[in-house]
Amino acid sequence: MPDDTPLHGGTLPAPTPDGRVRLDAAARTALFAQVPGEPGAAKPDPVLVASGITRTFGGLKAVDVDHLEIQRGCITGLIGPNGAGKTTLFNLLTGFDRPDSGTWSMDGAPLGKLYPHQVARKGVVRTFQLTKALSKLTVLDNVKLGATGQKGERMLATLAPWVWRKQEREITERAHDLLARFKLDAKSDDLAGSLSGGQRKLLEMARALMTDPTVVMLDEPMAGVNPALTQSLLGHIKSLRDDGMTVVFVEHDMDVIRDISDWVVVMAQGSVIAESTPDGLSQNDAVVDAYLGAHHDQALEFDEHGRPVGETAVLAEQLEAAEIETLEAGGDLAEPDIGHTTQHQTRPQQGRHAASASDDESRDR
Ligand SMILES: Nc1ncnc2c1ncn2[C@@H]1O[C@H](COP(=O)(O)OP(=O)(O)OP(=O)(O)O)[C@@H](O)[C@H]1O
Repeated sequence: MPDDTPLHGGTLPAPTPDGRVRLDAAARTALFAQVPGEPGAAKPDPVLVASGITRTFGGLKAVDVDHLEIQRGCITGLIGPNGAGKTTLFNLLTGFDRPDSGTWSMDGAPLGKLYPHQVARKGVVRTFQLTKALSKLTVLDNVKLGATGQKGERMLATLAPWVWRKQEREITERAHDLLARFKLDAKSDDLAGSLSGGQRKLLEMARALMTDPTVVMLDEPMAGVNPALTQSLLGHIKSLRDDGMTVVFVEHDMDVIRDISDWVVVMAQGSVIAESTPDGLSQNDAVVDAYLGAHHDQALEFDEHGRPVGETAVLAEQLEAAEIETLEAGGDLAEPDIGHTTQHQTRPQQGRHAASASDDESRDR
């Protein structure tokens, strides 16, 4: 664990053993004041470091990131036009897809070749553009699913039921605490299908926090959220940072980006084309050319209640059907069938339970 890091006008506190650090607004401003606004810029205390990551679909290079560092204890906004590669990069960093090349690590520990649940256990979790709430399960059960992949869970249930029961009790308690944090406790016994779009986003965040993560990656957390709930959702995202977690989030709305980001990474055509403080974005020519000046459509469509409509509704249904099939077959939602599918969360996945590996075991590509 690094000691306190010298920082312009003071020192950057050393992280806790779980990789978290609480920084006030002044510390975050001072911290980024010394970071050059250029792609691949080194950060004073990066928690995630990625290098040479490429992912090609057919002839299309969806991701081609030379170098990226994510500063600990801060909110990094990831922006870019539709198709820039933001979601694919999230998928790669969290083990839901495999790159053609590249390495990335959290606090020096390599994360490549790991399954999503192994990446989560290392401290990096993510949410999805289209929420993955299972509508026919209760809100509480959905949150408890975030703990799937607990070490030795299935073996414990068979061989040592008393140990398993204790773990189950702890999981339930933690799920209740998280539901209270996100003000969903009154709904814990309701079916997840009855929640609004914004509540589903909160549910997904609660589920992601079940593993007590260091880094939380949120893919378009505001998509489909009723404007009335936007401020409260933003407050919840800031509260993750206030607890010392590192947040990376994809967002299209520049007002949201300016409101909560400490640092912004801009992608276009698979690459990081700029990095900047939120205030510096409009002065960055590359950003203006590639993003702010470019016309782009929202990829997903929602009604005024935050429910997916049109093509988005069809995709959401297919995604849920595939997940129910996975669960019914005894599979783990955190284990994608890498190698058989190219995981992209807006495309329904089939038979992801087919993948298997022993706990904490890396696998070959
Ligand atoms: N599984 C896949 N199979 C084929 N092409 C894919 C797949 N996943 C992503 N792509 C393509 O890779 C490119 C990057 O897509 P990606 O979804 O990562 O972009 P994005 O920046 O997240 O876009 P958006 O803002 O619309 O969500 C796009 O051209 C997309 O069509």
